[in-house]
Amino acid sequence: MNSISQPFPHTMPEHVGAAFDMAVSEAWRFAGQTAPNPAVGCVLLDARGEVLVIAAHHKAGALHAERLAVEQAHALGVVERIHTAVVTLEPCNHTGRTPPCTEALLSTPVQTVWIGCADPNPHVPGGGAAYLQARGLDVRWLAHAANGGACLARCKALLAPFAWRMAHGRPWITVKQAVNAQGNMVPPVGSTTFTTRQSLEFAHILRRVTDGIVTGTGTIQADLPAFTVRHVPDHANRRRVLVVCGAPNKVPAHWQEQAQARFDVLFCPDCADLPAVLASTSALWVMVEAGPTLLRAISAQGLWDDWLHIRQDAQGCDHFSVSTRHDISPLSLFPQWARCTQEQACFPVL
Ligand SMILES: NC(=O)C1=CN([C@@H]2O[C@H](COP(=O)(O)OP(=O)(O)OC[C@H]3O[C@@H](n4cnc5c(N)ncnc54)[C@H](OP(=O)(O)O)[C@@H]3O)[C@@H](O)[C@H]2O)C=CC1
Ligand SMILES: Nc1c(N[C@@H]2O[C@H](COP(=O)(O)O)[C@@H](O)[C@H]2O)[nH]c(=O)[nH]c1=O
Repeated sequence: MNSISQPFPHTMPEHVGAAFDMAVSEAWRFAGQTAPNPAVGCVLLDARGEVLVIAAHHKAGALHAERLAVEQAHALGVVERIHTAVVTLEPCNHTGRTPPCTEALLSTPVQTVWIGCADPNPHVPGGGAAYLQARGLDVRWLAHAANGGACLARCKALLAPFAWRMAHGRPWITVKQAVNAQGNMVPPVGSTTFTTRQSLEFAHILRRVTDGIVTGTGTIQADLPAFTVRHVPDHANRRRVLVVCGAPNKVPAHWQEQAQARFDVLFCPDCADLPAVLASTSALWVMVEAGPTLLRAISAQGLWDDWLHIRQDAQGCDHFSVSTRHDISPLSLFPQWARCTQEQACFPVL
């Protein structure tokens, strides 16, 4: 990042900030579908700051956000008006499953490129920003903008699961734990849930944006859970990972057969091996839906990145709070969290 020379600090125009927000929101729609690639968004603007195209990377093997944006600009007949590109991640400068995004941008009259985060992937050459600057483009990093902090935080939150996987070799782990007014996690007999409809929808949104689920044999024996995304729209035709902590022989064969139709089911007899088992998958972000026994072990071993608590009060109202071990969390992209204090009831939406 530092190889780029530019005035420091500079100011980000308001319309660029708005474009970053659009790019993050568009990319976030595809979270849960892009692994092993990160979710990335791109917005193209004209010289007056008018939005021409909003695009995102949809899934691995599909066009990267910048290339899709340029294709859409062609389809809309607005290519000649492109002046500024706003991208949440440094444009790639290599040929992988698709050709370099730097070349896609250079095929247009774009003059300025605003970049959120540097590419944390150590396996690709990088250098996209320097390449564009060497070809005469005005390349600007959010990190160098005096007023870019909030936008940069959103870009980092979007990238967090991928960046974590690149740095630590395992997916980002979000634990979801619902507790009733008596401090009990176990639902009433005959039910698998006790939280409100809104909490249920949020749980399913979390299933949608993550790449897989971690559970324990105790939960499977008690609930025979489906772990599917219901109540909210799901991504079409994707296979997720389902890691079962515990002994394979404790899992009923009929449940396993049904689960294997939808998930890549992996067993992890001792959750201490969870990082290695998760590393063997392509997941960027997984959620833990397990009972008190496994959650105790996961907590004791620090095998989590953020922990979502849903606490139901005696009146049946659910209260959300999040503990995060890092300075950034993908959960911060749910718009309501920003206004949510520890003990305030709030309902995150996608
Ligand atoms: N309120 C909520 O948010 C949720 C509630 N639940 C509820 O929880 C209940 C089930 O909870 P529970 O019986 O505790 O089962 P768990 O889901 O916590 O699974 C426990 C199992 O995890 C396995 N395990 C793997 N590694 C470890 C380790 N290092 N330490 C301890 N266990 C390990 C063991 O399997 P093995 O014995 O095979 O070796 C253990 O029996 C159900 O009633 C379910 O409805 C479930 C999910 C969410
Ligand atoms: N009890 C409980 C939860 N429990 C989780 O949901 C699973 C059931 O999933 P499914 O079969 O797909 O409906 C169950 O086994 C457990 O993992 N979740 C919550 O948000 N709130 C709750 O009160």
